[in-house]
Amino acid sequence: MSDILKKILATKHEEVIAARQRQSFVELDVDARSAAPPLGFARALISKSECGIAGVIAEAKRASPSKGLLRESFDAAAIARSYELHGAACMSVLTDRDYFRGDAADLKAARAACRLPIIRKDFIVDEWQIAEARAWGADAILLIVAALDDSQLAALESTAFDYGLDVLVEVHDGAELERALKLRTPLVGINNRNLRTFETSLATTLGLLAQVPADRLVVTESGILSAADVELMRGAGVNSFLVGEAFMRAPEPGEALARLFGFGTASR
Ligand SMILES: O=P(O)(O)OC[C@@H](O)[C@@H](O)c1c[nH]c2ccccc12
Repeated sequence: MSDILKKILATKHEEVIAARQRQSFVELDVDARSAAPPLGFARALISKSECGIAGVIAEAKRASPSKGLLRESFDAAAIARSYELHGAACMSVLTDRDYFRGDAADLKAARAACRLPIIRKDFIVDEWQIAEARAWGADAILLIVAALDDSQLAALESTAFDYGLDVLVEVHDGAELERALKLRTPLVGINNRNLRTFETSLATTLGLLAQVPADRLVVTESGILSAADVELMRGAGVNSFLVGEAFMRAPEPGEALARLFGFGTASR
């Protein structure tokens, strides 16, 4: 596996080792358990879907390994307010530094600026990062099936639930989806981007949909750029979306969201 994912995961293990030298787990755990109670991330998406409204997880990301810099002036608090004003269901904040130029401070600033449930978007390999997410005010975490074995997935999901966090489990193919369905979380993200090659195709979501049981909520992730993309997904019965680039390249990210999803004042 000589690819970018492997490289990122190696960095994550180093980050956790370094963080454990700066603070004790007992201390971090106290911070995590004394943070303001989590907001319902899954609930926010499910209730939109039940009303037949698109549930949008609007992402704040400065840069990515595949696209480089996406946004020059980046103010996580302003982006959070803009997303909330224009009808996002939830927010996603990249906290990875080395590959996405994210920061814990971005998540904290977004948390202070809006009432949207927030997911810590990072490459989780250790319970440490889950406790951190909660201590910083996150409401959910991402677990990437390609990055973890079955026992790690189950253990990290349990840790997240123990902190009151929701879990979005991310897959890219049928074998990963089968493994994801062994978890308890109702939120299944289908990433249209292959994390190893960066190739993006909306056919990924469409091809896996039939394999997802009715009690799970599919979130289509990555590469949603046009109203036609949204229509394609909604026509196939997908009501939940994770979108970054299309909003980050716009001067006013929330306005781009409202435009892409056809939100007027009535659907807010
Ligand atoms: O910017 P896009 O193409 O709209 O994609 C957003 C999101 O799906 C993408 O950032 C993402 C999906 N899974 C990830 C895992 C790690 C980092 C980033 C991601």
